[in-house]
Amino acid sequence: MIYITINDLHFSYPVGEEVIRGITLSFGEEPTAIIGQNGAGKTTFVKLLKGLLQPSGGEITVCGHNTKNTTAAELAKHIGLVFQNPNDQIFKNKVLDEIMYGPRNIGQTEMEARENALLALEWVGLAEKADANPYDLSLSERKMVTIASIIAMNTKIVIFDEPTIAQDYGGKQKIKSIIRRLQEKGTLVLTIIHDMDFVAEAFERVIVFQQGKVLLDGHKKEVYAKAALLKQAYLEQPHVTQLCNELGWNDIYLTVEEFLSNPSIVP
Ligand SMILES: Nc1ncnc2c1ncn2[C@@H]1O[C@H](COP(=O)(O)OP(=O)(O)OP(=O)(O)O)[C@@H](O)[C@H]1O
Repeated sequence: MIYITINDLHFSYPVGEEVIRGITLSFGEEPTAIIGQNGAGKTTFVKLLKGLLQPSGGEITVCGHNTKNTTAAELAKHIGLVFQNPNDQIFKNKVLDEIMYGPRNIGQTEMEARENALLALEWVGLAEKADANPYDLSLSERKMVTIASIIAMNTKIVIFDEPTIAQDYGGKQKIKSIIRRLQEKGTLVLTIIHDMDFVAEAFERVIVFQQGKVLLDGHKKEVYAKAALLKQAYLEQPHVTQLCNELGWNDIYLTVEEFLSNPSIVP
């Protein structure tokens, strides 16, 4: 099933050069990471998907809706965005109210919204904090609150902007399992991210943006094999892959688990 189609997308801010310069892509259910150096156009791209910006040229269709003829409020029923900084997203003074706000806004009844919010709180491991003030929580927990508020909306598409920032190992593992659960539910998960190790562990498809264009697009194994092109885009391979290169291995290994599966490694 295809959730998003993008045809020859162009975008310019009122001042400055074109930022998105002819992108054609489609997205099914495969968890997908969008990577690229600062200023490559990633945030602008997801704002276009969310209908927060309108294309200067080309078309975007999200769950059958052309973003040109659809309000951002209508698109919010299909596509949720977890902001990079939770402080930009949170505005209620009680966790449960914060998480119920999005679901209520897209038409869920009070009861549905409460049920979905409580379930989402369990997903993110904050079931005990429903009555807390979000600003009494740690930054990492506040990020989980913002993730829960998008999960509770039950949209077909969830976009994360830098989900692993301010997360320790435990937080990253939790986010990984949330991504997996969303995928199992048939949700398309897209992320903008600079953490290559996390991409290697949690995503399947990787798209590399460079100066508003798609430089690479494919399975993570294919994309991370292209060391020279990644370097050209000022990106690194995952650390394990770099180590394998240094060891002179020919195969591409992306994660510690894959590394340890190599028969030449004796634990
Ligand atoms: N509101 C704006 N007005 C004008 N130019 C902008 C605006 N927002 C972003 N830009 C410019 O658009 C280009 C792409 O920015 P964008 O934030 O989409 O890139 P990015 O890949 O998300 O970068 P980062 O990894 O730093 O978040 C940059 O040159 C940026 O300076």
